[in-house]
Amino acid sequence: MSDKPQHAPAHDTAAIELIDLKKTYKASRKAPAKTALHGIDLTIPRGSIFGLLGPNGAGKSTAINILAGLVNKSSGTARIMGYDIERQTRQARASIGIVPQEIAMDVFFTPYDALELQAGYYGVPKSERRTMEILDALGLADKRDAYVRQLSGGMKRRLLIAKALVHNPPVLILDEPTAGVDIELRRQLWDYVQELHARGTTVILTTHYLEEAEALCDQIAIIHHGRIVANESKDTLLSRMDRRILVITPAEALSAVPDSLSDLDAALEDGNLIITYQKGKDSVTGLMNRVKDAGLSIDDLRTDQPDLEDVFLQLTYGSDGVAA
Ligand SMILES: Nc1ncnc2c1ncn2[C@@H]1O[C@H](COP(=O)(O)OP(=O)(O)OP(=O)(O)O)[C@@H](O)[C@H]1O
Repeated sequence: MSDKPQHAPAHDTAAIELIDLKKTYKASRKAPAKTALHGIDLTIPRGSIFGLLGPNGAGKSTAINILAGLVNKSSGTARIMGYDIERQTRQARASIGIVPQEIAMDVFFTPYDALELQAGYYGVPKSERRTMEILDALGLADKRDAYVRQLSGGMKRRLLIAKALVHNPPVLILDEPTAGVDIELRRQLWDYVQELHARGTTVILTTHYLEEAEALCDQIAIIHHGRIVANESKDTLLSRMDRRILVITPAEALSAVPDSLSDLDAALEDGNLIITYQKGKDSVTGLMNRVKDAGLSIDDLRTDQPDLEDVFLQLTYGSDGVAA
């Protein structure tokens, strides 16, 4: 079979293409059959830092494990850099590096040996190996000969990233890269992810930290109950949220929201009047006038922008705050 990708329009520009991808885990004695992916379509452009978000059990790991060749899809198509994971398995596998969530490593190897072994597994010729360069980039050069069991949790996590990079894959998937790591290490990992991206690697990350997706990702897909419920640029996603919050500190202490403002979505919190409004429907000036008309003078005021967390909750939770 040809090494060249089969023809389809997105191939030249897509790092990952999932077309009507379905996965149903078979029933076992303990559990009924479970459809984790209900035929998802997703194109991840080359050169992006892409966030795959979703609540627990949404299907993120299933999608990643299918790409990694750890889980068999039930139907549909998955391509990595244009290579079909089923028909061009070798090329597809060579195009992707996956940093798993779990730190499960052979503790008797040194970081240097672990990388050399991994390079051997991928068939990287000795002359093309970049073992020291990678260890250096991840701040592990001085630990090259330490036993893995002597490394700190953060160092082990960096070693996992290093292992995923030995074959120089154009696509890197990081599954919850900073879960449970301290802030300093998180920043270091973010810097390194950005550096890899700047060098041309397509980076895909799953994360529970919406702040992480907001800081790093240029495009975001949200998966919920095995379906893609959003897939757009971070900016578009954020601008879709038309809910705004106006926080007013009145000059005089209030004991209740004035009756004349009862038609607004207003509440009193720590002496501040919190008004939630719809951008486009209400204006800050209009609301300030309403507040003044209610006989209040305004001491201070600020508006809060929605963040990714608001968008996420809106898309994955019902308006009553219960998981949809
Ligand atoms: N091997 C399996 N056998 C049966 N069901 C499974 C299996 N793996 C996952 N599932 C189910 O498939 C659904 C999707 O799980 P998946 O692990 O893909 O979600 P996730 O989005 O990665 O969640 P998390 O953020 O918790 O890792 C869940 O309902 C899960 O219980």
